[in-house]
Amino acid sequence: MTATNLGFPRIGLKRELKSALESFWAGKTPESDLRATAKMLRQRHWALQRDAGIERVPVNDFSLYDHVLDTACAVGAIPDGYGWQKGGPVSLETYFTLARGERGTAEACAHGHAHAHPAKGAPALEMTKWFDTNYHYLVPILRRGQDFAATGFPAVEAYEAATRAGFPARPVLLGPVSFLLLSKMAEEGGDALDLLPGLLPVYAETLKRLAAAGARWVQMDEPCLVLDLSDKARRAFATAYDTLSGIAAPLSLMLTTYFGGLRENLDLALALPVHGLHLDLVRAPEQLAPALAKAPPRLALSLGLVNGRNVWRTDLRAAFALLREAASERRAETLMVAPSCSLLHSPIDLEGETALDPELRGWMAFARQKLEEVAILARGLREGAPAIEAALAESDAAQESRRASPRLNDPAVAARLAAGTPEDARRASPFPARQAAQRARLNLPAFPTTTIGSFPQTAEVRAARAARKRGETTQEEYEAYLRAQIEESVRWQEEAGIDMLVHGEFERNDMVEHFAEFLEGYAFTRNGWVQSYGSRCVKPPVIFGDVSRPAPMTVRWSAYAQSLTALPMKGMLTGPVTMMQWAFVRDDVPAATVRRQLAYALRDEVADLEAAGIAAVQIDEPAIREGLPLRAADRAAYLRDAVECFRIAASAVQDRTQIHTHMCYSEFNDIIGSIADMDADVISIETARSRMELLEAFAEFAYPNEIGPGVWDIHAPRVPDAEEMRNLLQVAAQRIPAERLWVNPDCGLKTRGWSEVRPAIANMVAAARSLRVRAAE
Ligand SMILES: Nc1nc2c(c(=O)[nH]1)N[C@@H](CNc1ccc(C(=O)N[C@@H](CCC(=O)N[C@@H](CCC(=O)N[C@@H](CCC(=O)O)C(=O)O)C(=O)O)C(=O)O)cc1)CN2
Ligand code: MET
Ligand SMILES: [Zn+2]
Repeated sequence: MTATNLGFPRIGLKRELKSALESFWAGKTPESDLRATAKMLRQRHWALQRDAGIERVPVNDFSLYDHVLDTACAVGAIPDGYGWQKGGPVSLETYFTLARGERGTAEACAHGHAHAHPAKGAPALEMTKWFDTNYHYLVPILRRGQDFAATGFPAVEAYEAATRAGFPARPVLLGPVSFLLLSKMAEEGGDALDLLPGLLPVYAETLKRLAAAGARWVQMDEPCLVLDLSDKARRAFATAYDTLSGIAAPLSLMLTTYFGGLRENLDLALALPVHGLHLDLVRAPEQLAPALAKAPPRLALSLGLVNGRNVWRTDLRAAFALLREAASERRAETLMVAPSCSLLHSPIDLEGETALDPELRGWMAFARQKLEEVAILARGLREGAPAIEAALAESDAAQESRRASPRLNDPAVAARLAAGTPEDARRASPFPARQAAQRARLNLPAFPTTTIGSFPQTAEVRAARAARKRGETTQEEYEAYLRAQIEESVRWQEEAGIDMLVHGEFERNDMVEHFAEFLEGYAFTRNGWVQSYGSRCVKPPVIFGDVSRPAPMTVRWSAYAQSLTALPMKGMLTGPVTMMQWAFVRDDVPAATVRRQLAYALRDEVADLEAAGIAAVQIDEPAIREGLPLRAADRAAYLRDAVECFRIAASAVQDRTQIHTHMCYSEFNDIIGSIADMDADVISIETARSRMELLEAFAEFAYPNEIGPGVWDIHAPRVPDAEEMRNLLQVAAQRIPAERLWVNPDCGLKTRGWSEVRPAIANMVAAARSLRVRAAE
């Protein structure tokens, strides 16, 4: 019976990795400093895990940018054009070029970090969401006939480093089948699974070296086992583990699944000749019984009993009951306790959260506390329940305090939801009538230009907010600064020739956290940073109770911005689906209830914006796709409810008020019907990098409302010229009737610098104008 962990956050309690990366990228510090910080963090985190009671710490879970990219580099899956010499090691330059694209001359971005403007050059690999999390991984690009060869053995190095430092360790590898399933083929119609035979020898060699170095267990992450699998994928699992399992005796493989239940893949997993299986018993507790009934007696079972995705304390008595159920049917030596998934998605330590209300704090656990819970459970099984009775009683008390707390429930919120009717989710008129009313009111040109909301969050803007937070400036001073920023941005937009303006979101720390700060039912952490991608982090707010909006949130800033101009000013909100998806959400009521509470809170904000004279309101829902259940069977119910919540937020307004929505990072092909059901008057989407590919889905579906396909890929530091954007718009116009097209970037501009935004927006307006001229001819 061992206490184990599947992975630890890399960024550091004070985001030390972020600082080290950004300083290295800016050319301010050498590679050796970055490596030293990485080493320090690894050592610190191993010690922290050991001190929490973890008996074998995970190694090779650390990454300088992303673990999927690390895997691609380790197996030599590197496309041409990134400066890698076949057979050689992968330089840091190649690695970061794959992650961030080729950099030319350094130039300051919004944060004041170096960025560059290569006119052309190797683009960054595509980034996409890691399952249903807000973490992004880099998508490896593989070719037909691709060969693989180890470029090094980072897992072996990490194992040796941990061993030298005195930490018993378990190396983590992203398993070969999930690696292939998460990759993309360069050629259309190619299937990455065909490359398995060439990939397995690299894994075999790695395992042999790990065994030689003394490793006894290797954690093989195969999260794709919780997805709907094709027969071919199922066969790939069989081939892979038939090949790998005996290769390096006495090495044992822990097949690790998470983010859901195995369901019909349980038999497949149990038939693989591995030595252990990790189950996510937080997302899928119901899989314990069948797993116990079917697992061969010698198979080790790793029970993921502590939630790696949320911040609530584990109900240790309930978890211990599950563990005892397992122990009653199996020998304790075959059992391990672990978090449900890697703790990558958890904040690091609750200890420093001294500003958090003590009652709320008593209900919570971050990575370090979660590992202590794992250790307690393991100890209970080893030494018997009395040995951990004090901890169980403390856990009971925390659970009871939370259950009984009057702060969770607001009768007015319950009453509001109960009084809701289907009418709440319906606009007064169908789209054509609304479109006519909006056109009459807004009087926009053809191909109207707009942006997605945020302008650069410069070092100066962040410093002004930080100074206010530390109490070094007054609220009046901070607001005067914001007003000046808004005024400057309005004047600039007018001069640039933008048709529908935004205020720029200068007052927002984050599009989710900012709104949460105005809403009841939320709490905030000081250091609860979670990696989103590379050096970028988010601090998800915690929804602990019923959500309501005591007062307007954005009306003052939007009305102020509108007062500066005769052009229409678009109000800017984050929608209910995204507000929930990007928060840590209470687990004592159904998620759908929380989402609906958010929908009504936002509905009131939309109505107040309309009353303040705002003619267009954008309700961002970039997380709608990410929240899609991993299994097709669960999707329809989610989509129905998510769409309804968006519509509740959007539908309180008159026909003449234009509702926009925005989505990025989205694949829509499988959910286009639901996107259409949202019935936003205008939707802006990310399409630049894929050269409008996404619009095919809209065209095929005959999507009826207005669309702004992004013409500027804002995730790269490159400034496209007017010609390029005009070409993209012409591609768009072949798929969508021109009179329904808007012109805008892919997403908000908060991560870009003004030196990129100014020329790119000028080019965008020029592209729109040139099409107007053509249309008029
Ligand atoms: N929640 C969320 N998820 C999202 C997105 C998003 O915008 N929000 N966008 C997509 C892409 N993901 C992204 C995630 C993070 C960032 C990002 O820029 N994050 C910032 C932090 C944003 C933030 O909370 N900023 C705060 C705190 C800033 C800060 O670091 N302050 C310093 C002090 C700064 C100073 O003195 O100058 C400190 O606290 O130490 C603020 O502006 O107020 C970062 O990593 O740098 C961008 C995109 C998908 N998921
Ligand atoms: C991740 S979607 C971002 C939308 C938001 N309105 C912005 O412009 O930043
Ligand atoms: Zn976006």
